[in-house]
Formats: sequence, C-alpha cells, structure tokens
Amino acid sequence: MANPVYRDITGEQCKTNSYAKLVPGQTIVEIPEYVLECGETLRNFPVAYKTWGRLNKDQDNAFVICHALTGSSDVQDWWGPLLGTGKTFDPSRFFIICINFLGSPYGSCSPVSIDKSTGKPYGPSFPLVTAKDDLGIQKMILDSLGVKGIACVIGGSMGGMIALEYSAAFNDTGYVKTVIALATAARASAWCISWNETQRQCIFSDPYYDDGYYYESELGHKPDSGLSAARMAALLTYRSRNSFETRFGRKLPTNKILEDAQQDGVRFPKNKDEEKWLLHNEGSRFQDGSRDSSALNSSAKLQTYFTAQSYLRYQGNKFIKRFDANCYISITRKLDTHDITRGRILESDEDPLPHYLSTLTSPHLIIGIESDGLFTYGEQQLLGQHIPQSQLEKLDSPEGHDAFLLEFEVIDKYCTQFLQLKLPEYFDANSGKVEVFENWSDYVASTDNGGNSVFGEAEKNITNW
Ligand SMILES: CC(=O)SCCNC(=O)CCNC(=O)[C@H](O)C(C)(C)COP(=O)(O)OP(=O)(O)OC[C@H]1O[C@@H](n2cnc3c(N)ncnc32)[C@H](O)[C@@H]1OP(=O)(O)O
Ligand SMILES: N[C@@H](CCO)C(=O)O
Repeated sequence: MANPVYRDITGEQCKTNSYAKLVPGQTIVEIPEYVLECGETLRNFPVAYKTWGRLNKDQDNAFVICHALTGSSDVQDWWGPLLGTGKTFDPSRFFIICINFLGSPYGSCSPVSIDKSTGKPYGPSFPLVTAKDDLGIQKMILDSLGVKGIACVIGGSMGGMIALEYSAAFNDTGYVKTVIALATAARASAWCISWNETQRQCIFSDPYYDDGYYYESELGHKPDSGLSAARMAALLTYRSRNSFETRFGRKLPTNKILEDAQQDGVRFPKNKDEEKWLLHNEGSRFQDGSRDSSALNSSAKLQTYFTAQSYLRYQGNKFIKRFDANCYISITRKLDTHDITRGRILESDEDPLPHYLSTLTSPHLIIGIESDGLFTYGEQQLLGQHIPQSQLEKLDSPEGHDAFLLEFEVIDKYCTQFLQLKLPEYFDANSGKVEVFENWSDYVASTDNGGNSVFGEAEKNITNW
C-alpha cells in the first residue's frame, strides 16, 4: 500500500501560530481526520515534526524521540549533546524523528491552533487528548514517511509515558525493537496528578484567565500571573530540596538582579504606610503600578527577598514568553489520564500493572533519578522489576527530576551502550542494516538555530550545528 501523503502547511501554520515559529526547521503537515480516545474527531489539523538522518533501505532504522511536557520537536534545543555522530542519536545511522505532541503550542494541534470548522482558535474547547492519541497520530506520520520499523523509541518524563505507549501498542509485533524510558511512569501517580491540579488552579485563579477565552477577551491580558505561578510550582517538583539549598541557600540577589527588577517597573515607597503595603504585596503581579517591588529590600532592615525567589520569578517570566495557558491545562490533563493498562486489561480488584508490564517483550532501558521526587526511583524500579527484558540504571544526580535534561554525559553513555548491545546489526557495517552516512548533515531538517536555544534553556554543551 502506498504511503499516505499529507499536505505541507508549515508556512500557513507559522502565520497563525506564533509558538510554532519558535521551532526552527520543523515541518508541519495537515492530517485529514483522527478519532480521539475521547470520541471526538479532529479534522484537517496540524502535526509538527523534525527529522535528522535518513531511512535505510529496509526502512527500519527510525529512532523516535518523544519530548517532555513543555518541549518541542527541536531535539537539538533540549537534548542537543545526545545528537551527533557516535552519540545516542546518531543521524549517520538512524533516521531520527521527534513529533510534537497534541496540546503543545509548538505546531501540532492544540488550543492555540485554528479550528478550521469555526475559523477561530480551539481555546478551551480543545478536546481532551491522551498519550494514546499521540501514539495513533505519530504512527500516521511515520507511515507517511515510509517507516517500517522503529529501532528505538525514547522519552523522558511525559515523553517516557508516550515511549511506553509505543511499547504497549506494538508489543510482540517487531515494529518497535527497543525502548528507552527515563524518569517516567507507566501511569500517572496521585502525586503527579495533584501537582498538575495545583498548577491548573494557579491558572484558573488568575482573573485574566476568563474561562480560557483570554485570547479574545476585552480585558486584553493573558493569565500570565497564573501561568507563571504554575511554572514556579512545577519547577519545585523538577528539582530537589538539596539542589535548591546548595544553589541558593539564604543568598541575597545581586545588584544586577535588583537593577533588572527596577527596570521592570518597581515603585519605591513614598511613606511608611506605603512601604508596609508594598512589602506585603512584594512579588504580586496585580500590585498597582508595579510588577515587582524587590528593590525595597535594598533599604529594608529585614531581608525578605532571596535568590531562590528571584530564580523562580525569573523562570516564571521566561516561561510565559514561550507557553500558552490553555495548552498547559491541556497537556497536564493529558498527563493525568496516562495509564498504559487502560483499555488493555480487564478491570479487576488486583493491581493490573505488574502483570501487564510482565507481558512487554521488547528490551527496555529504564533510567531513574535517585533524587526525583516527581517520578520517583521506586516507579522506575517497578518498571525494571516487571518488564522481562529490562535494564535499570540509576542517575545519582542531585538535580531531581530535571536531571534527565541536564546529565547528558551519563545518559549518553547508558543509551549508547544499551543500543550497541541490543541492536548490534545497526552498528555492524556488514549487516546491511546500516549505511553510515558521512554527509548525514545533508539530511537534517534544519541546522539553522545558530547553536542558540530558542527557549534559553539547557544551554550547557549544546551541539553547535
Ligand atoms: C520547547 C522547547 O524545546 S523548550 C527547550 C527545552 N526545554 C524543555 O524541553 C523542558 C524545559 N526546560 C527545563 O525544564 C529546564 O529549563 C532545563 C532542565 C532544560 C534547564 O533549565 P535552565 O532554566 O536552563 O537552567 P537553570 O535552572 O539553571 O536556570 C538558568 C537561568 O536562570 C537564571 N537564574 C539563575 N539563578 C537566578 C537567580 N537567583 N535569579 C534570577 N535568575 C536566575 C540564569 O541567569 C539562567 O537564565 P537564562 O535561562 O536566561 O540563561
Ligand atoms: N523540565 C521539563 C519537566 C517535565 O518533565 C519540562 O518542562 O518539560
């Protein structure tokens, strides 16, 4: 059967979705129709992806990378040091692809996309989407590109959830040869769900949220305060207590940070009463005429503004420039629904997960982080104990959950060793599976981000293309 051909709508989408423009060199195609797990049908909707390298003659050297909660298809932006000849994502031997998942603002269908049936953004009427939907849509993209087999599917955190969905959906078919899952879970925990709820409530409580119709609201503002607070709360779950203590302790912001805050519209108190009022509301975005009165502390006798706070506020501000509140709600709800046993095992009084995991047949590499308080090492052990052909590795990083985006060297080492062990044919020049493409960079969808992270994140050791 011929591969389906989808219309390239990259240019069109970049005109209507400003977030999609943040991702250099991705392709956006239009899928005619997909019936979601919730029963709704998406029609004529965009899906964004980026590729590196090319298919081998058997068309089975695909390396599928699933991004995390706020990531995009731009792997070189957030996992850049793992990409390159001799690295985990070796475009000289694999056809590497990362497909932006549903609900994310970076190009695939989400609340910021235009619903072609109304001509308006989906906004809060965007349907509930799940990791299973991502899997179904990603398979359509892979088919359209001629992929007949996946050498490896990898993902961290929410990306790991989708990688496990691949494992479950194609179990025993030979389509997915190996799986690498980092800092993830086979189902969202009560702890994860609760943090997501807290973050959504931050957004809901912003008066500018306007039931999700802020983009057309007469109030003329987005719920920046709520989204920023949500990111701050999330960040605390992405790092560890120890990393904050070591990094910030009770340190005070430098003059530079205070100067930046002043430029951001800080108001100085005119009298004693105003000083008390300003101090009380310090950090509130709704404070009249001021977004941040941190400069107060330069004269205050009692310090109330610490580096830990300036870090969180900085991160919150950075995030609202690159993310949309309705998308944040959509993707956290998606995360909550994740459970690989759903629809695959009969309801019973017993916990179905251990048994279900024991039926997965592909070799899995599970990488957990000891200091991860969000997707605990215990959850990785559960995967490692029950998936028959699995290898469990532990990162001793103090960085908490985000270590999967920070500890490039050790992750690259575990992954390359696993791939060479489990996929020897892709490393053997005589196997016919691999043609080492000397000029693989000709097959990079785009090399033009100048080595700069679009999002100002993960700057360390970014591969400069
Ligand atoms: C769509 C995409 O592709 S997004 C890009 C990839 N990102 C993802 O996929 C996930 C999102 N990213 C993350 O979760 C994280 O940002 C990570 C794990 C990748 C790295 O985090 P970073 O934010 O780069 O690192 P870190 O926590 O060290 O923060 C550094 C920033 O905080 C600033 N900062 C540090 N301390 C302070 C402080 N006390 N006060 C104010 N600012 C501070 C630094 O100046 C730096 O600013 P910059 O980002 O403008 O350079
Ligand atoms: N830092 C990651 C954490 C979620 O895994 C993100 O923002 O996507």
